[in-house]
Amino acid sequence: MTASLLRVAVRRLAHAEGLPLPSYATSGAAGVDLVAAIDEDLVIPPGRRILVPTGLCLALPPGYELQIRPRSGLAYRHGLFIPNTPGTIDEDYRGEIKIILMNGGEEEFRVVRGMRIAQAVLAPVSRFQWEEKQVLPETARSAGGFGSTGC
Ligand SMILES: O=c1ccn([C@H]2C[C@H](O)[C@@H](COP(=O)(O)OP(=O)(O)OP(=O)(O)O)O2)c(=O)[nH]1
Ligand SMILES: [Mg+2]
Repeated sequence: MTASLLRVAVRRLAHAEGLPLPSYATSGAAGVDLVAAIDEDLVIPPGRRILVPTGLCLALPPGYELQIRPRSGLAYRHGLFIPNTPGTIDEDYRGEIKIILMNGGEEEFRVVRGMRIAQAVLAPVSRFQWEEKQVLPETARSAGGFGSTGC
């Protein structure tokens, strides 16, 4: 059914040569797995973060963003997370996609070339314009929040 899929223009930078383009791991996967386009291993000490290049530049379809999300296996097994998740790749961004990886585990974590470090989900964007008012429509919740309905 690839004929019905949206097409995303991708440019592979030199350091991504030989690496696979991000792909869906299963037929129903929501995200494609992004791999580290590094020549030498990168080590993340506990509590530290690094920027991992993917070697990919994109042109997203109009009206879409790409969300960068962590992989649960890495989060569970190694405490690895992405502090800006979901990372936002703007439709008009043409630079290299990079992933902020943070080590929240107790051991150092080694990133090797080709490792699947994150996943990317294509999502439609709803843009809006402000309509400024003096009074807003009333609701039962009103200004209640932050646990106002109980635990
Ligand atoms: O995990 C990420 C998040 C963002 N970006 C790139 C694509 C995105 O379009 C651009 C800007 O991201 P964002 O708007 O989140 O960052 P900012 O701090 O607001 O930077 P800017 O002022 O450039 O918008 O950086 C990445 O490569 N990886
Ligand atoms: Mg921004």
